[in-house]
Amino acid sequence: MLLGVIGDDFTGSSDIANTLAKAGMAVTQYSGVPQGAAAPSVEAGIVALKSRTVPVKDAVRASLAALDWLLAQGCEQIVFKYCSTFDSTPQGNIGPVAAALADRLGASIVPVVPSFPGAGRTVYQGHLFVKDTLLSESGMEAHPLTPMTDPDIRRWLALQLSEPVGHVPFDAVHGGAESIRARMQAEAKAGRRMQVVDTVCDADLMAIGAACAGLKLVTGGSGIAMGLPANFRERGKLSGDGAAWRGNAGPCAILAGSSSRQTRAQVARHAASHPALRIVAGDVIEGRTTPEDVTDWIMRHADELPLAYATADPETVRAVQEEYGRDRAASALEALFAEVARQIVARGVTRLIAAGGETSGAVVEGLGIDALEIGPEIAPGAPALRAGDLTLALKSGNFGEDDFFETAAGILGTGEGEA
Ligand SMILES: Nc1ncnc2c1ncn2[C@@H]1O[C@H](COP(=O)(O)OP(=O)(O)OP(=O)(O)O)[C@@H](O)[C@H]1O
Ligand SMILES: O=C(O)[C@@H](O)C(=O)CO
Repeated sequence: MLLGVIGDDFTGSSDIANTLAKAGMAVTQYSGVPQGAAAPSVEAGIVALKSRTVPVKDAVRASLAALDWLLAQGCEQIVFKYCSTFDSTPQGNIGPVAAALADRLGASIVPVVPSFPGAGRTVYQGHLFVKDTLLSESGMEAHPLTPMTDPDIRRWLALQLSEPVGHVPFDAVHGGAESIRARMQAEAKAGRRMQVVDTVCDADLMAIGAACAGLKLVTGGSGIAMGLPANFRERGKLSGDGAAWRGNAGPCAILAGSSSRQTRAQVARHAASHPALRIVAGDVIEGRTTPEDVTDWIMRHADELPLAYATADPETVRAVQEEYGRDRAASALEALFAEVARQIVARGVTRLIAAGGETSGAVVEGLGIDALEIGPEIAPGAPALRAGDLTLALKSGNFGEDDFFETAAGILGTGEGEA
């Protein structure tokens, strides 16, 4: 294994797996830290954690355990993958995890590159934009778990750290790999190893990737992975073998636990022409809606692409959180989706689509999936996946076009992405 990735959630991990697979690496995504050794053919291994919103010390502990495993597999470079909208709170977890990894690796330069221009996320003058709006006006300011109320990533990251945060500004990035490298070294010399890097387009990511050759630790969204495989290819280290991937016939179901803006649009679109079951959070918490209820409903509609969703508007989510507490609401919904996933797969569902990072993490854990093969891309950041006899799509809350669910169901069935 050449490149090791530590992903802070499941959909984010399949996002970067997709980028690395597209760039020609042999990629496997693991659910948590594997017990044994990786297959020798794996060039990029992704350890998908569920560490984005757990307490800081748990996130650090899990990330260091992932690091130890990846280093034991021979990884030369580590990527810490977090969300392209930098999902975190003022306490963490991005800063403390990055600092712990950097300490363990002895990294003196730690690029911080959340940008993912393909999904509309760019960073300019240290500020993160989602398309043409600042992060803090993009809808992310109302995120149920990690409301992003400040678009200045330098300032947000500094709240999470007890060390200064540096910046590699756009003029340095525009100058290409050498100029980026020079600025990174200057920042490090000034005592700033954590360095937010401006990035407005994919060409910037390729230059940043080249500048990161040989660095022990790189952090960011999946965009940072675009330029990294070339460093290994140049040294003749990649096999170039693409993995074969096939789709599944059989019933397909959709579980949406995300209330992000794009998932809301996808749920509305899908529900207009397919069976859709609205799951009310309070009913789940108080035991009025059980996994068996949802499973029975899905299986009754198994041939019609049924959707079961907890997706709600921000006011509804806020009211539920005020009444029951944020964590109680989240864990009740996640436990429900995990159990429903287990039951519907046991009853014959062969294609499963999950919307939301936490939700997908719960689903994968509920199904006891250890490793995922990466298939064709469904949408930027969302590949088709296979685990044993099941094909899956795990979608980040804000990813995918409005018709994502139908598109995903098609690709999970045929095994072929769009040309
Ligand atoms: N109707 C609701 N009431 C209360 N909480 C909700 C409701 N719908 C979703 N949530 C909570 O919001 C959180 C959404 O997390 P999840 O990661 O699945 O989606 P997301 O944040 O939109 O996706 P991503 O992390 O990929 O951006 C979950 O913890 C879920 O339990
Ligand atoms: O980086 C992204 O935007 C996604 O992979 C993700 O992690 C969203 O939760």
